[in-house]
Amino acid sequence: MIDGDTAKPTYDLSGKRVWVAGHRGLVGAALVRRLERESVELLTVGKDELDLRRQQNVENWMRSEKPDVVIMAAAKVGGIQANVTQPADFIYDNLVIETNIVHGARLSGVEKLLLLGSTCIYPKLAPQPIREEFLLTGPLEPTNQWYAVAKIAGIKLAQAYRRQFGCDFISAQPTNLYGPGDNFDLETSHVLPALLRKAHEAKVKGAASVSVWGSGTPLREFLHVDDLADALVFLIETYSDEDPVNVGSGTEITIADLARTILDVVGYRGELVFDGSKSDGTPRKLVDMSKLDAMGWHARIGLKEGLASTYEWFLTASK
Ligand SMILES: NC(=O)C1=CN([C@@H]2O[C@H](COP(=O)(O)OP(=O)(O)OC[C@H]3O[C@@H](n4cnc5c(N)ncnc54)[C@H](OP(=O)(O)O)[C@@H]3O)[C@@H](O)[C@H]2O)C=CC1
Ligand SMILES: C[C@H]1O[C@H](OP(=O)(O)OP(=O)(O)OC[C@H]2O[C@@H](n3cnc4c(=O)[nH]c(N)nc43)[C@H](O)[C@@H]2O)[C@@H](O)[C@@H](O)C1=O
Repeated sequence: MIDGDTAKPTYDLSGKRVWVAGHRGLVGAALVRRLERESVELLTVGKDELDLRRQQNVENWMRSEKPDVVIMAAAKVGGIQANVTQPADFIYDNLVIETNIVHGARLSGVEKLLLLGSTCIYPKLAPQPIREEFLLTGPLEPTNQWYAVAKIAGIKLAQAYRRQFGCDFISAQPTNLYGPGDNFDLETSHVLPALLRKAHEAKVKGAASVSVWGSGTPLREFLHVDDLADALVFLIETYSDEDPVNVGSGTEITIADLARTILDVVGYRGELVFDGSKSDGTPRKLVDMSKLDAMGWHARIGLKEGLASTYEWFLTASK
């Protein structure tokens, strides 16, 4: 949602060739939905046709398709358990994908590039709410350090190409996301889709309880992916600087309260059982939204409303 007193557009998207890398993912699909409202020419290519870890193929594709704008929503992504069990994939895939696209963008003359980081780039015990300048001021959360290091490298790549070559490359740091098209695999997903699915299956089977990993005390901030897509289009049109920009909803919730809200949305009346053998991860990560607030953008979709529509989507998709 954009205020009346908003930052003025400095980049006009009309008529531009916009490549959404990772268009089948949670964020990529939301960007495609959002960009369908703009007069742009959308470019997409699946992993089956172009593996973004292959440098020469990426450069060739970008030179031949000549995108004006690139939004980097392609990455190796997963919840806490996937990050712990696949550290090599998380650091390697993300470093290589970012390097190939950022370098390819310079070679093919891309006008504007938006790289997506994550709030896990910030120190595990950063003061809250987390301001953008807290980057690299303390140790990372161990469960996702591999992914965070790759994401920090991506931010630095964008900054370096801006400084050395004058490329208009920017980066945004989204908080924990959810929405239609999320990953509902219980081993690799984030907490919100995992608990929606667990609650739904417990309801269908008449099970007595749902398992919640960890203590339930960690705090997380959740943003609906359609809000994120709107913020990203806003940033492309209005922001041109090397400093990263946080994108959050401004509200946080404990995992235990999230689980209770989900049970309510799903209509399941069983118990929550906390599994202390699973890691809590970072205790709290609420981002400071002063920067985007001052530019006039705010999230619109409340958690309860977003959970209800995501559950509807899940029910339809799993038929
Ligand atoms: N989800 C979240 O909570 C958060 C996400 N982010 C960031 O947002 C961005 C998008 O994440 P999200 O949409 O959730 O992730 P998804 O896993 O839903 O989507 C990732 C996309 O990247 C594509 N992809 C992965 N590897 C390759 C590859 N080697 N070659 C080509 N395509 C590839 C996938 O293709 P395919 O579908 O074919 O596998 C998929 O379309 C990422 O940069 C992520 O770090 C940041 C903060 C939170
Ligand atoms: C977006 C962000 O996402 C990840 O960081 P995370 O926020 O720690 O991830 P998460 O969503 O998996 O867990 C959040 C909390 O929830 C608890 N939890 C309870 N029950 C389940 C459960 O059933 N599944 C999962 N996955 N978590 C559960 C879990 O134990 C933890 O305390 C990284 O990928 C990181 O790199 C990143 O960028």
